[in-house]
Amino acid sequence: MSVSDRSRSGTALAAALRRWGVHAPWVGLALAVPFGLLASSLPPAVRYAPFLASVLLFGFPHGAVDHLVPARLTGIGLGRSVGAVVAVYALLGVGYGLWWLLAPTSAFVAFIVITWVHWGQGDVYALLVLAAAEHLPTRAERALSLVVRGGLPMLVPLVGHPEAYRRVAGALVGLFAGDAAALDAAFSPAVRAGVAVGFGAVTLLALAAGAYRVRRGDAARRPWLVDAGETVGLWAYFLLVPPILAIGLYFCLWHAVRHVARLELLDPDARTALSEGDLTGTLRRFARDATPATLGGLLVVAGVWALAPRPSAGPEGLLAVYLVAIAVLTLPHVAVVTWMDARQGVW
Ligand SMILES: CC1=C(/C=C/C(C)=C/C=C/C(C)=C/C=C/C=C(C)/C=C/C=C(C)/C=C/C2=C(C)CCCC2(C)C)C(C)(C)CCC1
Ligand SMILES: [Fe+2]
Repeated sequence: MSVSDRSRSGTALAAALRRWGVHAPWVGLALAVPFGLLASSLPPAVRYAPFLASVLLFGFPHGAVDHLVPARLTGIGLGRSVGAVVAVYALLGVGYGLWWLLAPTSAFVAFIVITWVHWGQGDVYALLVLAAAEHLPTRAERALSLVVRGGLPMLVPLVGHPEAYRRVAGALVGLFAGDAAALDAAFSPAVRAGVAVGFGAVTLLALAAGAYRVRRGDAARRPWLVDAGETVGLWAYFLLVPPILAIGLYFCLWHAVRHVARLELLDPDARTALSEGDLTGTLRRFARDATPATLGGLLVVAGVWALAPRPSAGPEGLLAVYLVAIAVLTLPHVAVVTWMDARQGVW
């Protein structure tokens, strides 16, 4: 659904979108907080479980219908749609894969920046269409919101959990025999305090800009309250819950669920099913569409395992292989989503 269509969405559909795209992710993450507070005493199997589940549970499959997106958005034939997306994946995926092989430390930094932009753009769409926000009318306000929403999962864990962050960075870069020492400065107390203050100020600016729109009567209050509540809630969530657990759950239950909702809106049958309250039918359609490319994507994981000079077993090593494979898939996935944003009038 494009941004300009949102007011025309039927009420049953709008309610289903709010329930599954806005409220359900909230509930999922909130339930995790008590476990998160215990996480340092929980066995690693529990901390790593969400990433393991993400292979099947929304996370990995959320990108696996990208090849159908051009067909569904523009009506071009399936063959052209698949061909174009496979070409984008081959070009950007192979290019970025080579970057990891040759210069893993800067490739890691790029991964953080790409994820920042991508998870930010996902939430801007969700705010505009799923939560029907009216307080982000201009491109500048949407860009500010992107910076805040994407920065929450990428910057707040650095403030709250520098050691876990550093270990994950070291594991990813170490797969390619790279040296993560160049990143040491980022974990120093001074830099982390600067990030906390700087990003805190940007967060407040974004919330204040929205509040100003609401006060002037230009925008509805409720969606702004949802935005503010999510922003403050995610700050607390990423400060409290250790990052591997926190990001694993956020990936499956927040980013991926919202993107799947966005994709299902492009499929008229899934839209009808959703407005009739048939969530199982909607999910069954998604699973059918996503299965082939999910299996193809798993070959990319195997490829990273085979090509990385130093893959190591154990949960941290396996997570590193999985994350590098996800990184390689993410760049072309971002290209597809950025094209969707352009077609759907997000910017
Ligand atoms: C369509 C297609 C396909 C498929 C695809 C896919 C399957 C996709 C997917 C995609 C995806 C699946 C995406 C994802 C994304 C994700 C992300 C983007 C993530 C990120 C993360 C991060 C970055 C994190 C980190 C961390 C941690 C974990 C802890 C500590 C802290 C830190 C922050 C470091 C193929 C190739 C077959 C072919 C062509 C077409
Ligand atoms: Fe995504």
